[in-house]
Amino acid sequence: MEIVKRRELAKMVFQTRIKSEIGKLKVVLLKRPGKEIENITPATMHELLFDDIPYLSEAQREHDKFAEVLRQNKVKVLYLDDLLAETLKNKAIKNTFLKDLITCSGFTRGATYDALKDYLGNLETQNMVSKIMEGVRKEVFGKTLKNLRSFPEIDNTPFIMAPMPNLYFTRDLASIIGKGASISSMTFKARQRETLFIEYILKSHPLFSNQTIPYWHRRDDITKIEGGDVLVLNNHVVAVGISERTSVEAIENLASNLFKNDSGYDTVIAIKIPNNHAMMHLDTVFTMVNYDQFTVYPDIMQEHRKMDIWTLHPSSEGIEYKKHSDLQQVLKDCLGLDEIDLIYTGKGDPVAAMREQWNDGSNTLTIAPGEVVTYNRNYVSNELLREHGIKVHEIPSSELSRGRGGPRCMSMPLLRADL
Ligand SMILES: NC(=O)NCCC[C@H](N)C(=O)O
Repeated sequence: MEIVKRRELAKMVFQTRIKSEIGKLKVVLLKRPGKEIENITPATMHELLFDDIPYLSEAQREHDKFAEVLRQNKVKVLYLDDLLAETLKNKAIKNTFLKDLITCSGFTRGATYDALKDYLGNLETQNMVSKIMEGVRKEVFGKTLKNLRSFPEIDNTPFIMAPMPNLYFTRDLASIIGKGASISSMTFKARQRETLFIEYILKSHPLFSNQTIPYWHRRDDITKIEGGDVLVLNNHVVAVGISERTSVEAIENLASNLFKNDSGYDTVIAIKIPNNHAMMHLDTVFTMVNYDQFTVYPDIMQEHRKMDIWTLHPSSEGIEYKKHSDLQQVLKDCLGLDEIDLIYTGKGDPVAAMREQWNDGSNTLTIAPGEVVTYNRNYVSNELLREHGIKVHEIPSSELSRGRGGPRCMSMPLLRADL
């Protein structure tokens, strides 16, 4: 794993800046799968939002290949756990962080709170970060911790603090929009603590030094929004999924924050998608791969390729809403283009489409206009992307895909070249 050297970091201080989904990717945030993956059990996998248990060493090999492909394409790869550990080197910040984390884990005070604070606070910082991510077992406290939860009749799970196996899907923690950020308010308990990490990094890591404008902050708004639902199409248009994880109220609140904060964003396209685990975010069924080209999973469309879509614009009364049903037409109008090329997952074969969407065949990470990273297992959709002129870098995917996310989900772009 690459450790970013301090001196190198100092030279790199930049303002986060994402003005499209496709501009040349310069800096990205990843999380290499760690021991947290091995702390998924058959009993907990569904509440932890997994459908299977990945084989860790193979998942790491695949993830390292992903990072290598990015580096070969001149992308600076940063790691979430390294940045968090660097942020927490400051003792006061570490102390506040631990209070927040333990509270978010459900312990507001008392013996368990004290024991966790003491145990984690006494670990070396990088080790503490790993322990927090992988979960803390009850056994580390032996018989010293007296609380009701220690009785097996109340709770027979081995963990006092649950693991966070979804961390390798860094996309969902926040979305950089223009020069600002939307720090997600996650729907499921399994993922709610993850956003604390990015909150602390953006606020206090020397690389970012609190420069990122908060268009959304997990502490200020309880409506639900996740990064996988947010697509920054250009310097004034954002698409957001109405999904299992992002509510219409959150979309309205985000739109009004963008419109009133001089963000440059004047259009939000709200796209309704089905509510199920394989399609939990907009980017599992729709991604932008070039100025005028998008991947789409055909089953999100109704008869005659109709969909439920709304555009939101600022108006003197607040927000103006318009209802639409034709995705292609909405994209043409909002992006000012004459043609839009929709590239359908599975190349017209309904079985290949379902199979490949399940393994994130629609979920591409665009690293430059017309150039994407995808999972190798989705060979039908990859072939179609190539037929449409897209340059495709394939990465191995037998274990990573078991978490139900692909290359876009596994990456949080922090800096892209403007178009
Ligand atoms: N953007 C994404 O679609 N991320 C994939 C998240 C998968 C994870 N197991 C979850 O259910 O949250």
